[in-house]
Amino acid sequence: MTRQIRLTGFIAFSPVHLSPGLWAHPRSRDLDYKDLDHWVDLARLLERGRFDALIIADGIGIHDVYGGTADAAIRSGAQVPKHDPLMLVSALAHATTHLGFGVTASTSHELPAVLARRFSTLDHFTDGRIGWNIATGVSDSGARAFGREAVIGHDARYERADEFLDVTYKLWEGSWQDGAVLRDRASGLFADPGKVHRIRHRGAHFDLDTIHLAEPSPQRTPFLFQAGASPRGRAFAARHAEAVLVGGPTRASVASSVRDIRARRAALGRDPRDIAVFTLATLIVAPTREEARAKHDEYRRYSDPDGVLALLSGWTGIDLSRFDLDAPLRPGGQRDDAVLSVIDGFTRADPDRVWTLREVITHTGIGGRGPLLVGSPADVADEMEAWVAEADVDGFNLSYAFLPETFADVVDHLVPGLQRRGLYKRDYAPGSLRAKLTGSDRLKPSHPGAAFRDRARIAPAA
Ligand SMILES: Cc1cc2nc3c(=O)[nH]c(=O)nc-3n(C[C@H](O)[C@H](O)[C@H](O)COP(=O)(O)O)c2cc1C
Repeated sequence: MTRQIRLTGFIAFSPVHLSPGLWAHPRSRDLDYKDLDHWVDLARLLERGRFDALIIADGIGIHDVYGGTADAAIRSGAQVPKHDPLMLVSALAHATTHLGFGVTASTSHELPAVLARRFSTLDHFTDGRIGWNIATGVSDSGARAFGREAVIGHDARYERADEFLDVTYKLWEGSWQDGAVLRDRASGLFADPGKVHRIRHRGAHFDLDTIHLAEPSPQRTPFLFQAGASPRGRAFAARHAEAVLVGGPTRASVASSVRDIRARRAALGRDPRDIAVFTLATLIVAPTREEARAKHDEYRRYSDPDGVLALLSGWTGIDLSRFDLDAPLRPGGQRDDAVLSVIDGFTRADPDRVWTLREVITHTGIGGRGPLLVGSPADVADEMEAWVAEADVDGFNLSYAFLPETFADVVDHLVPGLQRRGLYKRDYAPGSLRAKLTGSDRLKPSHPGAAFRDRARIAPAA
């Protein structure tokens, strides 16, 4: 059978996600971000387009590296304001039947028992359609919101994340045995205390002695998304993730990340294909190539370079206001190593080309670091097929110029063409988000979280 392409929509609960300035376009509804109806309409649109999930980015902190202040971010609305994404889900679940939700939450600022209960609650309300996009970071500005001077070190963050995940697996998978909940009106027994177990955990980062407060939900552990890019991040993804979000400008650069993630999965003795990889992309599709190009030209006029620089500086931790926009970003130029890492993705992906910061701004200003595929439905479908073949991805995590037009164009113009090619589902598979993506509501036995169904693993003898 032809390999099916999967789609997720990638948004932020903010007037801007990855396309600063585009909210000013007259057709944009991004300024309605505070209105539930705006998000309900979007969720229904994505469901009509058979998207697997809506992924909601998040992070505590504002982008305040550019020019040493948050002014550029605040002026352009670049991911500030940013509201709480978990709050969106129950309303959107109520308005849809199949769409999954991947909500970002960071292991560096959450507490496992509190987070586990919130996700279990939403797994009930969504009937098993909740996913967790596991972030490990907070920015320095976010760390200061918690009374810390700076973000905890990179590898230490992942050590904390590994322990965080083990604790949440204990709560989700081990605390309530199957069959613990009786709801027996005749005997008046709600649950069997012999089948509800305390989690006793003593670790480097967390100490707990508690039961999981929420009743077991359809998936128990939410479907796990992750986006680690460093070697440590990919090791974490290979162990925990059921779907990985990657991003890069060219097929070659993404192909090498995907190869590495699948190889790490195989090295753990697990099937390298049972991890779904979604690559970031922005699609500008119109009935004809000319119309699509005209849209792209029109969109570009709204892009706000200061907002883009605020995002790029925030992500890299480097104040890009110090650099000449038109000087070449190449080894041997006047750049320091740190700056080279900003455009590492670009130079590695396209080693024969000399990039300037201005070109990086143009490239990332609409939809972020993924490719921008512009054209007729047939053009874009051809490109997507080439990406799947060359980069070995399972699907695309779609960014947007502005809401809802970019997604409406995909749903109305591209999806029918993909379906005619046999590359895209006409209907959802039944069941939970995990059942749709892996065939089973529960974590596979080979997943490390499944081991915590064993009682000896959740409350070791003192
Ligand atoms: C497509 C994509 C989406 C991401 N979304 C978020 C997010 O919403 N919140 C966040 O804090 N980090 C997000 N990240 C950053 C990753 O979680 C991760 O920190 C980053 O890729 C760097 O990798 P490393 O942590 O292994 O160094 C995202 C990364 C990618 C590629």
